[in-house]
Amino acid sequence: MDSPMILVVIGKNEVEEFLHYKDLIPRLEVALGEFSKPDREDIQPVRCTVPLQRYNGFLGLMPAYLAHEDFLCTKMVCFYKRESGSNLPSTRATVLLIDPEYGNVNAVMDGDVITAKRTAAVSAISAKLLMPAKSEVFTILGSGHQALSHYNVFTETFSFKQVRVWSWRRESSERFAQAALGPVTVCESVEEAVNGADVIVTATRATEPVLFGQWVKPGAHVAAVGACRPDWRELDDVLMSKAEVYVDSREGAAAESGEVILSGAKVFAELGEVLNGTRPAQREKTTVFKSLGMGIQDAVAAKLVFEQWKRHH
Ligand SMILES: NC(=O)C1=CN([C@@H]2O[C@H](COP(=O)(O)OP(=O)(O)OC[C@H]3O[C@@H](n4cnc5c(N)ncnc54)[C@H](O)[C@@H]3O)[C@@H](O)[C@H]2O)C=CC1
Ligand SMILES: O=C([O-])C1=[NH+]CCC1
Repeated sequence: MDSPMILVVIGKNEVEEFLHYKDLIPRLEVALGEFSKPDREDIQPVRCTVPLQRYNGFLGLMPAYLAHEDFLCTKMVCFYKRESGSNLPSTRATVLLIDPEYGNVNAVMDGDVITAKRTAAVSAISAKLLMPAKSEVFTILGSGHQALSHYNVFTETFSFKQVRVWSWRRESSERFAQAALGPVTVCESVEEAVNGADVIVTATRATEPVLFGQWVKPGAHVAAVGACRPDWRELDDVLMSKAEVYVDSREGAAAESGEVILSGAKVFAELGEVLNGTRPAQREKTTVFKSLGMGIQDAVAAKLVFEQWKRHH
């Protein structure tokens, strides 16, 4: 017997319309906190990856079950090691909502907007907890999808005096600055872009370090979003050794973060532990938040989208 729901398809525009940072951020904070409790009930295995050698990429499977809310879904995300100048997408994602009792799929949802927004929202949570008290200069490395979602949520949530961007190609940085809702300074080099910056987001496709610790101001906060394989990295050993390292999931970082694995850096805390008050936010120190992405983050976002979709149909 099937569940009473019919299968719905929710495209990119609707996900965009229904997913707002003001709703997403508080729910992600709750979910991250729940995830970091020793007796957690939500279930999320470490991402299972299927190598796509011919295309230099991976299919990542990211199931999650939010036990309290009885909400089950899985994201399927392909991500690739592209040539720096390639116009092909770095990631492509779809989310399936599954009836936990009957086992059938209730909805198929665009996962690109969910991935862009939930990743940026979690970085904003890290900044809220860890950036210096008076943060004036915000730098983004990269000018792609994640760079834009990070720009949007960071400028919506905080007030910076200056926003800077650096990207592999100057034309992309210029396009990014033109598309942004406020003034953005385009920088010629990473060193120039991060000089004196209080908050730095790295959202590039780099697989070798692009951000070097010697350039980072003591006390700055870095949210490192790219480099999601054990042999990929955006940050060098100097930065990883001088910073206090926070992650979304310790288990995920130990399995997938090149920055953590190759530098041998110790993880100080999960963001959820800071939210729960079981580990401190060392705001006065240089901090790195290493983001890898979690199925529960996708589940929180997908649930919000589905709730809104049902209200509108
Ligand atoms: N932590 C997380 O939860 C997530 C991480 N990601 C990762 O974030 C990164 C960015 O993703 P998108 O913005 O969607 O990609 P995108 O393709 O839209 O943008 C990538 C940016 O990196 C730049 N770039 C390319 N090669 C580079 C190199 N060698 N050095 C420096 N910059 C380079 C490009 O010019 C572009 O500005 C990717 O590594 C992706 O896998 C994506 C989704 C979620
Ligand atoms: O969480 C996510 O969706 C991803 N992390 C790395 C690439 C895609």
